[in-house]
Amino acid sequence: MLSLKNQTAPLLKGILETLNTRYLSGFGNECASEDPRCPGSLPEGQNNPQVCPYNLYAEQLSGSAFTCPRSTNKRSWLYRILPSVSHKPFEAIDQGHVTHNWDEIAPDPNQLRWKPFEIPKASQKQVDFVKGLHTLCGAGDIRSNNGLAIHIFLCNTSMENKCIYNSDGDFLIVPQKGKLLIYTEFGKMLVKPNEICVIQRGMRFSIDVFEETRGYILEVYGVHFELPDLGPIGANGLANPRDFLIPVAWYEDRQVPGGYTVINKYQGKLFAARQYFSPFNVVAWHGNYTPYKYNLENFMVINSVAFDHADPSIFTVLTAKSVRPGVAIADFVIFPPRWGVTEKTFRPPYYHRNCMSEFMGLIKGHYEAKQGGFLPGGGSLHGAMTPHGPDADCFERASKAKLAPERIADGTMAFMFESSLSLVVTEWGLKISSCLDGNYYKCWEPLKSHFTPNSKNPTGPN
Ligand SMILES: O=C(O)Cc1cc(O)ccc1O
Ligand SMILES: [Fe+2]
Repeated sequence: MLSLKNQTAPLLKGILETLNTRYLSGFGNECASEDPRCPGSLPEGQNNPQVCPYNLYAEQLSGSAFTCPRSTNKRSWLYRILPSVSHKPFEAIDQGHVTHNWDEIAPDPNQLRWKPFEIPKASQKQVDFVKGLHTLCGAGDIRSNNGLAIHIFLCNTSMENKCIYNSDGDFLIVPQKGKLLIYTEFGKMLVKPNEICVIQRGMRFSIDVFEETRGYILEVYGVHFELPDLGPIGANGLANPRDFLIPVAWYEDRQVPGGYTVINKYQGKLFAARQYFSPFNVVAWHGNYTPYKYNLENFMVINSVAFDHADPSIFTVLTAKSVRPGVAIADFVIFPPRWGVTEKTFRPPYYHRNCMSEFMGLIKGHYEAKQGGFLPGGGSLHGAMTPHGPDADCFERASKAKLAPERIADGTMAFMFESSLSLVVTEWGLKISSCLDGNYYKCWEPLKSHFTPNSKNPTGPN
């Protein structure tokens, strides 16, 4: 007779396999990985043997021009059961709320804030990651590989015999509610809120979710994310390269007689093609062009320990550079828990007008410049030169606070997608989502003049 332990073993094994997903490490490393079921599946000493080990097909995935300098050259070799080209023709499908049309609606220079974006209830409508993609804002030109889009995903169902790849750019995915089990051609990644992952251009992936799930996506066209230079900081700090994790090779040799759907975002439009096998059929791979994930808790925070508020660029996790030195298509910046120790300083973010566009999201907790109104799963956008800063409460409190060392942002994680492009909001963002907070401007209305024309002495804390 089977013991209970034996009966539950396969189930438990499945769960454990999911939770114990293994990884390689190191940002941009040259990696090699074989599914342990097929030892020796990577060809030795060459990329294109006449016949590959285990009779696999060799396929190169190029993430940069062949001729890019070595420092930016990116490609991987995939050894797979069938090549990606085995599929029926692509046909256009319903776009839903995915767009790259930045002229849908007139520009709006106001400070914009959104309440938490609503996740559809699974009991009412089953929505997977692709159906749940909504473009909130963006700018630039998809065809000339210059620009970005910010999407919100709102879903409750796993992608069933369906994967997607993006011909237009890289996806930096920030789950906010619910974990993502991401199947990729390179292996599996489990990405929980407070972790992020990057699925680079062309990589096929499929997402399993376990509850009503929400998150943010920063898509950059034509460039890849890099670690920011550290300058005088030195060789270590901020996001350290070793903390970026890369999946290990994992394949399934699964026939899908009913059809497997490959979705492609191509020049901003969605297309679907049918094939009859799982695309996660890569037995081994090597290269430096891979998906990766990163736990935001590993960010080594650097900040002022004397006086004044440093610019938030000190919190840059990843940057997608433009061709102009120091100017990003988009930066991914976080506001992690840390100590505030500055003396004689107004510690919260300063009042600000910026030539860059600042989109902010909140993974958990609250944001230091706004106690209310900016909630986890919501967002805000301060466009080019749009004034913003601490709300009136925050200003009053911080101007009077005793400046003892204090924990800032404990248990919270806000982030910013900052772009040199002037971001445009979509019709979904301004109207259809109905999450726009029409009262945002009111958080600054109570700000009053403290001007004392006859006395230079500032009124300090009591
Ligand atoms: O809240 C913001 O607008 C983001 C931000 C934070 C900060 O610490 C300094 C400048 C800035 O734009
Ligand atoms: Fe700002």
